[in-house]
Amino acid sequence: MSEVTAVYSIITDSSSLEQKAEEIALGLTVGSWTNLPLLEQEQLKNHKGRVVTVKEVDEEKVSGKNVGELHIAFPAANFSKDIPAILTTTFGKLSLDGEIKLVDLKFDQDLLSHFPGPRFGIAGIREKLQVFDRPLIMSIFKGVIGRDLDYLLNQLREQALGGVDLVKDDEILFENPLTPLEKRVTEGKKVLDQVYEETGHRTLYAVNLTGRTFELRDRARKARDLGADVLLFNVFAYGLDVLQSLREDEEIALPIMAHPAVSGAFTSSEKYGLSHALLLGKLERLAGADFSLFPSPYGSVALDRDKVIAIKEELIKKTQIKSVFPVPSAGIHPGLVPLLIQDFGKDCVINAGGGVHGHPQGAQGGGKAFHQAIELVLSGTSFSEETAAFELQEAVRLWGWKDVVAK
Ligand SMILES: CSCCC(=O)C(=O)COP(=O)(O)O
Ligand SMILES: [Mg+2]
Repeated sequence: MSEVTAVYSIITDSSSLEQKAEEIALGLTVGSWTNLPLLEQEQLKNHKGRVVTVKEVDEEKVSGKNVGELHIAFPAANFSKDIPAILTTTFGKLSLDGEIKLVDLKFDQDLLSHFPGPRFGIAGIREKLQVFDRPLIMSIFKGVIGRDLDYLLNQLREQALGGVDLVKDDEILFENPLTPLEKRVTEGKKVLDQVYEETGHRTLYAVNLTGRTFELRDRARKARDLGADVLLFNVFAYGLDVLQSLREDEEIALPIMAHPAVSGAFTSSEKYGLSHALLLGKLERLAGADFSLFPSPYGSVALDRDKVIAIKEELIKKTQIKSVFPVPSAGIHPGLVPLLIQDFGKDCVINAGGGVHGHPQGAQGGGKAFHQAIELVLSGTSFSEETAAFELQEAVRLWGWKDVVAK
């Protein structure tokens, strides 16, 4: 019998964790059990939640409360095979019921087969870019709100000339009369083709797909028809199932880059919400993101390193579903490359806005400095004035260089 197993961390007034777990297992499935006549028990047994394990996490109870980790299995017979149904079953009403956090959802093979995963994944994106042996570099448009198309296109050209592999819209750029999506895609493509002719370097552009939910499909199809490379998507402002629908649409069929905007509202508490690894890792992967952005442990919006590593593991671990590019982001500059490569290896996208545009030689210098930093680190060379090229030296003068500390 197929089932999903939910893992919760809980702090409860209940005197018994076992009893609390049983209440959850029944409350979110058949309601009651021991008082049911045997005939009804027989009829409902395939729908009853099952307590798998109960672990007391903290021997010293927090101010008289019980602290634990509960594993509860929910029969797949109870829900349709989609993320909204699974989340509502395992954590619907329960998410409102005190100090409880959904840490993980364990899917069996049968359930997994209902989810598409990324259309391209790491291998497919590398194939598109023909870059196989290093982390990808992405930069972000900055300060383009209220600016006209020429301003945006000039910024795109500067970023591409710096040699970045991808440029993405900022997530806060929505439909607007100055730089509408159609113009960004068509005119942006001309700029990137021109840079390719001049330099031989191909840069892809991730355009922000925005608007009302029911408009997204047509807008995404139009973006594809106009030649868009990648869609940026604010998944958590819409919902994971919207991401999945975009991923599954054969007339869109573009790589999707999932932005973490709004996700902090669901993940940041230690006691409530969902874990980072589940939301930004496992569920984004199942729903079909090709790239997952999240804060790195090192930049301006930092996340604990163990949480970041847990997200990464969910995105890249070997399963029947394609792997997703981890994109550590926010306040990234070239001097952080040693730490990012230590944490992520080659299979990541190093993503920077201010760390590209703020370079003394502008976005071109910023892109080049990232390339030089990656080359230096992958060749095992230490940073010094002798080993680093000019743009990297300039970046390091401004932002510093963080060497990996031997453990
Ligand atoms: C929290 S991940 C978001 C990355 C992003 O969209 C961004 O604008 C980062 O910009 P920065 O100048 O901090 O590189
Ligand atoms: Mg941004």
